Amino acid sequence: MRALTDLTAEQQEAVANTRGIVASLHAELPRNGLVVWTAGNVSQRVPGTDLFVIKPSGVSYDELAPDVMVVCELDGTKINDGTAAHLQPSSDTAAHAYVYRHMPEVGGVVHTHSPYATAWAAVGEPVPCTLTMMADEFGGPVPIGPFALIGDDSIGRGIVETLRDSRSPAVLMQNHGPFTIGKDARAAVKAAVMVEEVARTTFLARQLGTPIPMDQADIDRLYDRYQNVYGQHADDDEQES
Ligand SMILES: O=C(CO)[C@@H](O)[C@H](O)COP(=O)(O)O
Repeated sequence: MRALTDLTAEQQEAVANTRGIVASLHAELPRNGLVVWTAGNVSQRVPGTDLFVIKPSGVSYDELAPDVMVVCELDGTKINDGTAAHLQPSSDTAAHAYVYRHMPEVGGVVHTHSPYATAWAAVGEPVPCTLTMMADEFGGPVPIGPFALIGDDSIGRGIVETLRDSRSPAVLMQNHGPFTIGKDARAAVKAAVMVEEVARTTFLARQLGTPIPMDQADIDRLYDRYQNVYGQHADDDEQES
């Protein structure tokens, strides 16, 4: 089994930084009302290595400090990372690992059971794109992934098959709940917050009437603006100086 001490000093520093990031992002899940008890997880690749960091399974969010974050190989096995031997990685580790192995552009993965997104997963219906915020963030509907049992590659396969050719960073795994991806864990947490928000507002709209479909050309324009123009761009400063 590989050990943390087998890594270079630079790689060990990257592991320590990633553990800090992943630990603090877990606090965003209860803070944003996305999880109850211990039901959700965040992971991130460790830059400059073929490892990722994920929370230990079934541990209270209050106890998720950097030093209990588990370090895993891309096949999902825990390395000798300095944590207690009994500290098992999240039960969704195989799904996260599968995504990292098959989507090299993905640097962070999140899973929650946030209530509105999970309700759409329970009925197996994609969230239709009827809000500008959805066009911005998801570039279309939030898709449904196949039903898959926890414990092997099935969930990961379903996530990858659904998201590989989609603009959406979120998939609602049927009868289970949302999994989100991003360039890093922060982006995947943002997608988890956003998917719950649009699942909730679309549900509310359905109580008032029939949400109005949007033209694909408008969805495309909104998506392009949000992805490429919205917000701050550090690169602009570099070009000006
Ligand atoms: O969906 C499931 C179990 O069905 C999991 O997401 C758990 O709810 C959280 O598990 P750990 O990450 O604590 O193992």
